[in-house]
Amino acid sequence: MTSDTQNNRAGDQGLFRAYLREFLRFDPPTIRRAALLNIISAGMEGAGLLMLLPLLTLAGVFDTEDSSFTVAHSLLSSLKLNWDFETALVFFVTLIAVQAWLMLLRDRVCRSLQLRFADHLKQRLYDAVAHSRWSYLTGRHSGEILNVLTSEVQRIGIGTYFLLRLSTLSLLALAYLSVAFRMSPPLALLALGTGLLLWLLLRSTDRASRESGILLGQANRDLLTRTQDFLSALKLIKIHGEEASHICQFNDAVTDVSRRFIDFQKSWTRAQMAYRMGGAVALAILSYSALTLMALTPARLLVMIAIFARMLPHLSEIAGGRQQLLHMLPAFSAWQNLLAACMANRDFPPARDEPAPLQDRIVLGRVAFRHPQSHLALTVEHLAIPAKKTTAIVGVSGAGKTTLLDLLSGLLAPDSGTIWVDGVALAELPGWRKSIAYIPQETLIQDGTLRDNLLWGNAAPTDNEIRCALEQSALFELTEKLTRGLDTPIGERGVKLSGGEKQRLALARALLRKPQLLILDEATSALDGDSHRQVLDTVRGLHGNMTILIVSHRHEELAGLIDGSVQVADGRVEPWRPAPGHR
Ligand SMILES: Nc1ncnc2c1ncn2[C@@H]1O[C@H](COP(=O)(O)OP(=O)(O)OP(=O)(O)O)[C@@H](O)[C@H]1O
Repeated sequence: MTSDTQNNRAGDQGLFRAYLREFLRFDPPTIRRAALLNIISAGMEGAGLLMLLPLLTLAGVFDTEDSSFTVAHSLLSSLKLNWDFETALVFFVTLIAVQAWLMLLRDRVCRSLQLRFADHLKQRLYDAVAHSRWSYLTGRHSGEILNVLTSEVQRIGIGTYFLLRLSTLSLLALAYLSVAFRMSPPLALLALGTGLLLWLLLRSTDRASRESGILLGQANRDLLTRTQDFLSALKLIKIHGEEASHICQFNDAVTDVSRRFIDFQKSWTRAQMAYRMGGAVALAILSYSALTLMALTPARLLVMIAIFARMLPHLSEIAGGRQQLLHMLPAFSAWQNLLAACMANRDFPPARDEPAPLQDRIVLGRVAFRHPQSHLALTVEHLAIPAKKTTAIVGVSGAGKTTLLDLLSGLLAPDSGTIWVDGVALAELPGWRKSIAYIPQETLIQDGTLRDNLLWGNAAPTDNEIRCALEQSALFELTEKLTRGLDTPIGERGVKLSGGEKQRLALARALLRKPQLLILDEATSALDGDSHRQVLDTVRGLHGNMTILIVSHRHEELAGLIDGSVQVADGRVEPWRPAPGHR
């Protein structure tokens, strides 16, 4: 065995143990119930086989005093029934009906376990992603996260189905083997040895299963990231007439996923075929040995053949299930790695319900921050932003303005230095983000109605508050003109609204939060003169009610609106300066 193979096996075993731990911790009472149902149904299957002979004897098919059957005989006799052929048949049907009912219960419990476990993995990861640091999340493609949350977790769910199936099949095989041992220990040992030999021979498929699991994960990720990029750039793709090349790339990605899947199916069906063929040969050898070398009675031989004929398909299913588990382990590894990375990059504690007030000022002292792999380091020696004033953040493109805003909002944590809000360090202020409303250049509009968008992120505002926010953001007239008013659908990403309407909707939503700090990051850059002025008029109307930070390239239009400004140049942040005419 090469050291590579040994390492892979050790890796698989470690991964499998981690997966099993995760599964066993998930819902121990239901897992125990599934295990109990499994054990009882396997026990009944064994009992059914053990009673086959006495029943046939009682029915007059055989005449045997074989000691192996005395247990079953005495059990049947203790039922104090008048055993004839008809009673034997009724007994058999009842036994199978009870067993079928138990299997139904077991399958329901197992299916529900499988689905709920997959949901649990999704929810854990979603929670971890939601609480990860922004700086970490910006380094990952959302398609990659989506792939783990959907395809990979689905594959883990399928693997879990096979795990549960494997435990059922293993218990059944154990039940068959124990009956076989009772009939003929040497023959049972021979069967066990043949099964182990087959299993060892077919272990060579392990590597193929694992590798095809890895490749399928990569192909799925590629498909999802491409699809996401395509959908987000759809407008541009259509304007540039690039549909054909994107269709081609998509088709390649889809074909790649299918090919990976078919590759695994091929190796799986090949192994299944080898097992069945090996099983048939084993059955022939066993029957031959039983008849010639071990001189088994016809009664025993019949039971042994019945046992092996039922056990061999189970063995091939066990081997197939094992392959499916190996194929699934890379998906679990992807889930585990993403979860671990998110946990290692855990954000501040989640925001509490109460927003933090801002009455005096925000101060940054000796703050330094650098994005991973970025050439630019943001440095702030000392900056004090007064509360309830409107401040412009100015600087050329790439100077670091958005980075400064992200530090102020707590989205990014400084590498060194401290940010204080009214004298409290930001890291000690979990309610801070509840106090902020942020409007970026590319505002986020949800698919749904105007009302849905206004309510998004806001706890049940009153009709009066909604009307007030709409008036403040110059959107009230528009909603009055619409026949369905606030219940008008605005399409995915607000495609049925103009750019100006979208920004004003974002502004109204921001105002409903009643923020202490309102941040407008190039929120008006893409707007025409009128829309731009309307938004600025709203900001003017808010002056003195809250602290406002505004980044805009149209500095001249900010005159008369701002109380002061902060210059950012090449990552260096200058102190706050009052605007001409202000103190
Ligand atoms: N997530 C990120 N990862 C790595 N580098 C980043 C990231 N975000 C920004 N940067 C880098 O930091 C620098 C400052 O970016 P920032 O967005 O703060 O500039 P800006 O002044 O807001 O620019 P603009 O006016 O063009 O929006 C950029 O040069 C960019 O390369």
